[in-house]
Amino acid sequence: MIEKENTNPKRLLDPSFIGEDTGSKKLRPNYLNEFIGQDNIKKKLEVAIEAAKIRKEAMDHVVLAGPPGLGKTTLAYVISNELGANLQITSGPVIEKAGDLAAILTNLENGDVLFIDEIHRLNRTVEEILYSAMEDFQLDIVIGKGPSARSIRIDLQPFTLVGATTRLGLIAPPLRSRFGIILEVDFYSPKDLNLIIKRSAEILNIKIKEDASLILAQRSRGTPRIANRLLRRVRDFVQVSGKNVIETEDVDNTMKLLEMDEDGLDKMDRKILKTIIENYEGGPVGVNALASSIGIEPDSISEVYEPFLLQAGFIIRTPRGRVATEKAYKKLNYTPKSSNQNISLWGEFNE
Ligand SMILES: Nc1ncnc2c1ncn2[C@@H]1O[C@H](COP(=O)(O)OP(=O)(O)OP(=O)(O)O)[C@@H](O)[C@H]1O
Ligand SMILES: [Mg+2]
Repeated sequence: MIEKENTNPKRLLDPSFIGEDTGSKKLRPNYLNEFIGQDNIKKKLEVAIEAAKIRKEAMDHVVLAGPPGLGKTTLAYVISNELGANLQITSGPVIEKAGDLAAILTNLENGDVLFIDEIHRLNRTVEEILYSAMEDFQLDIVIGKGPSARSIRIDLQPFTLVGATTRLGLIAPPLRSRFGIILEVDFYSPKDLNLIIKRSAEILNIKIKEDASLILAQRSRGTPRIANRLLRRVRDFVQVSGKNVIETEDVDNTMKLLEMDEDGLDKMDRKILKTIIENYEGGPVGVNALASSIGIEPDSISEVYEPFLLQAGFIIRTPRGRVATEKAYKKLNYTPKSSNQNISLWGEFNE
């Protein structure tokens, strides 16, 4: 029987669940100098923004790619704030018809930033409208049907498209090639997360000891959204017990309550690793088989859980599927598979 457990998208550690973020807009950095980490991205943006300002032109189109909760939407706000431009926000699945996008584009003013979240989920006919809009700031629309159909061209105001995606590989090449700047947002180091937590604590008006903040940072799966969410949970915990400073034991107790371990893995992460090890002898296992064994959607494995498990070295991806690493075996107290595991993987790559 397929076990349906913990599939609630509101899972505390699910970096793709943003419900709680909406109430804490104040934690979101507004300008580049408040945005912590991702130095490479900041440098590239700084140059692009400066150049656009000097030329008094719209900035190059940007695509921001990376796992949920790492700051893509935040960067879209930062870009528009730095440019002093209006920001229009929409998302791929919301734009159903070409006409919907045409309406959005014709309403843009000179220099506006248009943010399309989940841009890999635009449908084909809508996407094609974007090509000439991005390239020449022109809209080619066909009016009417059959022999009387005619194509008209509408000039648009120069604008900057900022697209965000959790799946860069799913953006079709013609669209991808029209972005001047492709930025891949990466997981944050504990050091950067520590700074983010301290900044958020200050905004939330709670004190946190340095060692407590560091532990929290280590358990936040490299993800600011999770760091902020955990901080708020620990804050609840501390304030309920009548204190006003977060100490390491408060972090520990909260983590225990949330069934999170010292690597930031929760029940679902451990279940994924356990399933690979127990049901598939450590893998390789395809994402669909794995998802159905666990009873969750394949997409939530590949978009929500897997990126961190890969980054933290608990699984690796091979052409034939996911493989649990020695680190995963040790974590769950299984005896690691023989050391020729790696050798057989190379075999697969060469096939
Ligand atoms: N570099 C950063 N410095 C400080 N806080 C950050 C940073 N990046 C993200 N955050 C915080 O993390 C939260 C989540 O970021 P954001 O909503 O931008 O993620 P996202 O990449 O758009 O996620 P999704 O793919 O789910 O849309 C923000 O509300 C913000 O408070
Ligand atoms: Mg977002």
